[in-house]
Amino acid sequence: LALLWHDRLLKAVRKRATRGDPQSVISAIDHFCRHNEWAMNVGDEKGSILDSVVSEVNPEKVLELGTYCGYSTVRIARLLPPGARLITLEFNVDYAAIARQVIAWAGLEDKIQLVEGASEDWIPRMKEHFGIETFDFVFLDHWKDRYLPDTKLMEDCGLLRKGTVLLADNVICPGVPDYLEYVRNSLSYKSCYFKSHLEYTKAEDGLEKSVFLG
Ligand SMILES: C[C@H](C[C@H]1O[C@@H](n2cnc3c(N)ncnc32)[C@H](O)[C@@H]1O)NC(=O)c1cc(-c2ccc(F)cc2)cc(O)c1O
Ligand SMILES: [Mg+2]
Repeated sequence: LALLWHDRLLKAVRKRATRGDPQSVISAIDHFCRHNEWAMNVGDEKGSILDSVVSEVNPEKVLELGTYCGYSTVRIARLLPPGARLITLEFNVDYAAIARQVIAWAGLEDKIQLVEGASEDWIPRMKEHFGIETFDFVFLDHWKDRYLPDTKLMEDCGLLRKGTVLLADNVICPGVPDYLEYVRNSLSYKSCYFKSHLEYTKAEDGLEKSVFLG
């Protein structure tokens, strides 16, 4: 059933969005999720906070944990300067297949590398497999109990540099208490909270922005 639903999402994108126009893909997904069927995309409200942080950082090297249908992948990639690269990890093959088509419709394939696999398996391989030394910006939006272990793993793999910005979705709903406690109390991070709402609802949620201090 989930696959059928995602096919309907893709049809809505193809019907409403203009190929090669990322903004129209974003609007089509938001319209579908608000008026047809809710989905766990970061959404338009938190999405505009994501946009402002990405624009401020203007990153060359981006990592996204949890692609899902590719909505935030497109939101981020559309703002990247020429030559910048986004690597996004998704371990659910069905979601990855949907995301590839959403990314293609937006015309952003050449900025995005979608890797099918688990973050814990791929984070240690970023250097040797992708030639990435450090990331400038990381968007955390995968299983909420993976935010903290994967952040520690990125530290241990030397993938964070002085000034790297981590932006975490869902810090209130579903919530990531252990991650929040860590980034807010660690001397290695400067953290701040952007209050918002759970995508397409009135429930509170928010994004936590944490700058790695090295
Ligand atoms: C976790 C999901 C997002 C995706 O992440 C992939 N994934 C996972 N762990 C890994 C990994 N370790 N490596 C690679 N990919 C990985 C998965 O397959 C999903 O496609 N996101 C959520 O569950 C999520 C849930 C809600 C939500 C809020 C209120 C409710 F009542 C119900 C749901 C809101 C959100 O905004 C979310 O983001
Ligand atoms: Mg999320």
